[in-house]
Amino acid sequence: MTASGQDTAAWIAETMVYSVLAEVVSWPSPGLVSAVSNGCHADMDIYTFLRSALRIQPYYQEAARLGIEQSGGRTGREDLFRMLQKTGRRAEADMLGATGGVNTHKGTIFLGLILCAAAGMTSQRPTGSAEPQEICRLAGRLAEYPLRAQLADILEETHSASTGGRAYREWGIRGIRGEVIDGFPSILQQGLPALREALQQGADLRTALIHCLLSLMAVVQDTTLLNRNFDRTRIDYTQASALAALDRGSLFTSEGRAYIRNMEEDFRLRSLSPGGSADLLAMTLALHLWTENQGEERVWRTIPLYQPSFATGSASMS
Ligand SMILES: CC(C)(COP(=O)(O)OP(=O)(O)OC[C@H]1O[C@@H](n2cnc3c(N)ncnc32)[C@H](O[C@H]2O[C@H](COP(=O)(O)OP(=O)(O)OP(=O)(O)O)[C@@H](O)[C@H]2O)[C@@H]1O)[C@@H](O)C(=O)NCCC(=O)NCCS
Ligand SMILES: Nc1ncnc2[nH]cnc12
Repeated sequence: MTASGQDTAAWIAETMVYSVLAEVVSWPSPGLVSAVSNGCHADMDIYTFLRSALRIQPYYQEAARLGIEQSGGRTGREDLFRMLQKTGRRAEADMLGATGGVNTHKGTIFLGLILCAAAGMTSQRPTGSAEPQEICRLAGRLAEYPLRAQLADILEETHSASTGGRAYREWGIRGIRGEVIDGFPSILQQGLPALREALQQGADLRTALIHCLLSLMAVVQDTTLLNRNFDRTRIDYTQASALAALDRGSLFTSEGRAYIRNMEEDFRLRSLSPGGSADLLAMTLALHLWTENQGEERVWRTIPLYQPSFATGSASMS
């Protein structure tokens, strides 16, 4: 691989880990771990996530490198997915080693590896640029057939080792696999527009990320919510709560902020942790950073410096 290819793989991975870290530090995030709360989790805190995120960076770089090599015709798509699965299993084992056996980023690993590979594939195009839609479409095509086969296998099982597998067999809820097979509709139709609109209106990054999280929670079929109580109304309740927060102005109005504060306590008491939406928030930010400034000379190596609102003196959104 050329030096520029190695640089690009490193930048793709660095952006993904920055996005995974930005997700977990952001607050208020009902039910989730953040820099100021453990949400409804007794077995992990912000430091667990920091260790885990840094441990998986090399695997994101490996995935981006594999994508770059595939774009050069040296690997078939089916071979690429199989290699990514092996990378993912190694990353999961390393994550569990870093966290003492706690599942912090299983979904983040799965989604991040596929998207880093797709970003690598598009980065080698002559134009050097790609839209989020193109990266997500490629990622979906890369994983579609193996994931459809996994879902078919799950239907044949008498019992499923995972919550997501059980949700699919009992209710047809496809969870993380459906999100990938369909080309990340929650990100493209909800998360990314919400993030970019908030940033364009001058919101600081933390505010824009939480607004994006709520926009994702309102639509995502998040099977993480079923881990502690296999009751599908927990998904409906989470979606309705997020929608109500958005209807009250999200973080941009005092009513919306008060509602979100109540959500934090409510989700803690109900043990509702929307970990899947948190994963998709990190993926949304990575896609935004990989593809913003389209049309200008792409600078793959610079993460834009977001000025916190207090630094620029700009009033918070009213
Ligand atoms: C394809 C797999 C990843 C599927 O995994 P599996 O079948 O084992 O489990 P699922 O229950 O289907 O979901 C796995 C995680 O995916 C996240 N998730 C769930 N729904 C969605 C969704 N609609 N969109 C996106 N992501 C979704 C979620 O992960 C996050 O939550 C976890 C932390 O929350 P928490 O409540 O703490 O969970 P626990 O600790 O388990 O519960 P408690 O102990 O606290 O009560 C964390 O993982 C977040 O990331 C789901 O948990 C898998 O089969 C696979 O193939 N993996 C390896 C292969 C791989 O990585 N390949 C690379 C690319 S091919
Ligand atoms: N901030 C977070 N809290 C709990 N689970 C998560 N999974 C991914 N991000 C998370």
